[in-house]
Amino acid sequence: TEVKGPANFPQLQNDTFLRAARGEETEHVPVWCMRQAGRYLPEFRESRAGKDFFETCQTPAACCELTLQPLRRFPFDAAIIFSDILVVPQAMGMDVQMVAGKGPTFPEPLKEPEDLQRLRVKVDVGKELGYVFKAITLTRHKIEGKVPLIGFTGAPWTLMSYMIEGGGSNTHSKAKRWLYRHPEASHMLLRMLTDVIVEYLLGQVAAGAQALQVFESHAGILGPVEFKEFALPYLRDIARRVKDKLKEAGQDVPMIVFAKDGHYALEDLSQSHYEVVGLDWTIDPQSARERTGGKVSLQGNMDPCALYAPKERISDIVKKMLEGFGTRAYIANLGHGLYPDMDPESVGAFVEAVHTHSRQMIKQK
Ligand SMILES: Cc1c2[nH]c(c1CCC(=O)O)Cc1[nH]c(c(CCC(=O)O)c1C)Cc1[nH]c(c(CCC(=O)O)c1C)Cc1[nH]c(c(C)c1CCC(=O)O)C2
Repeated sequence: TEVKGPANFPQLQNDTFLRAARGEETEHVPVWCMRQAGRYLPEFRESRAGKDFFETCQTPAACCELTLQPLRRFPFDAAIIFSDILVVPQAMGMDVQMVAGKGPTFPEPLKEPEDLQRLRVKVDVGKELGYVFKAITLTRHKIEGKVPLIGFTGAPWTLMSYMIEGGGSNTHSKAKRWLYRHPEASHMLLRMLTDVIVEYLLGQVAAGAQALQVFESHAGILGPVEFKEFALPYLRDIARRVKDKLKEAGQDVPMIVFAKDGHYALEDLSQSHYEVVGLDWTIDPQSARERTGGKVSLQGNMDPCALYAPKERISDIVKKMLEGFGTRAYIANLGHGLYPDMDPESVGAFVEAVHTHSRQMIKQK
């Protein structure tokens, strides 16, 4: 079979997500869900059954199929490539396994600054992560222009915390110990990650990604002071460098920053060269608008657990959320990813409520 390259992609038919990211008028508020390709879908569980998680990530055809599955069920306005943030530490030379019932696990996490020597000095991103680029190119063709395809990465601090903790953690005390005890080694690691991430994101755009989301999932474990020193500068550096390079090539790809539980940093995040700031559910929509002063588009932020409510209730919650954010410069989403026990029908109700209510609100303007 013919393998198509990253050119001559099908014409985009639904650009509401991209227009909303740029703050332009739309006919309805665009909507997608974090983890929309996930275990809440029976067809996802069937495709993934008996297969190693990271092997699946390394198989472009499987990534493509998993990315497309939610689009067959729901009229989402964007797709996000199936992959994982932990492919970046793997590319830097670390072993990461997905252990059932436990989540991602590093058999040999970084313990002391000397361990940085175990990481590849110069990462050949095209070689180590070329499988992600192939998955993006294939998916962008197979999506047939229905909706834009989002690429993504973990942010430096979030990846650093995984590389030191070796997996999930409540306190993240091993990783935070580095910040307080080894600040210079911490900055060195964060810089190394930033360099790889910049190349990785540019590679994703070259492969066909039409927007980029940076996941700072562990922002909430830091306070404002530590965030300003160890997270924000790198988030800004990533956006600045990616945008400068894209500009040289005459390209313009909206970027989203999602700092989970980083409400204390909202003002700073809205002035960090990202077009869109993603929000978790702990921030009230109206105050998020006020605090970001119309500088950026906002994305979020319904509590994923609201999907456990009956359909009519979901519709009411969505309506309030839309009234809080307004319909302009807004992308509806959940405040974090979908959980495996969620009912696909509730996800459908969420998407429909966003489209129906927002169409009505926009017409009445
Ligand atoms: C922290 C993080 C990870 N991975 C990711 C983050 C950032 C977002 C967040 O804050 O949740 C990002 C991610 N991971 C996955 C996607 C795919 C795209 C999508 O959102 O649909 C995305 C965007 C697939 C996945 N990544 C994972 C799954 C589920 C496991 C599977 O399919 O076997 C999926 C669909 C595994 C994963 N990978 C990771 C965790 C914590 C887990 C869950 C482990 C568990 O619950 O057992 C690390």
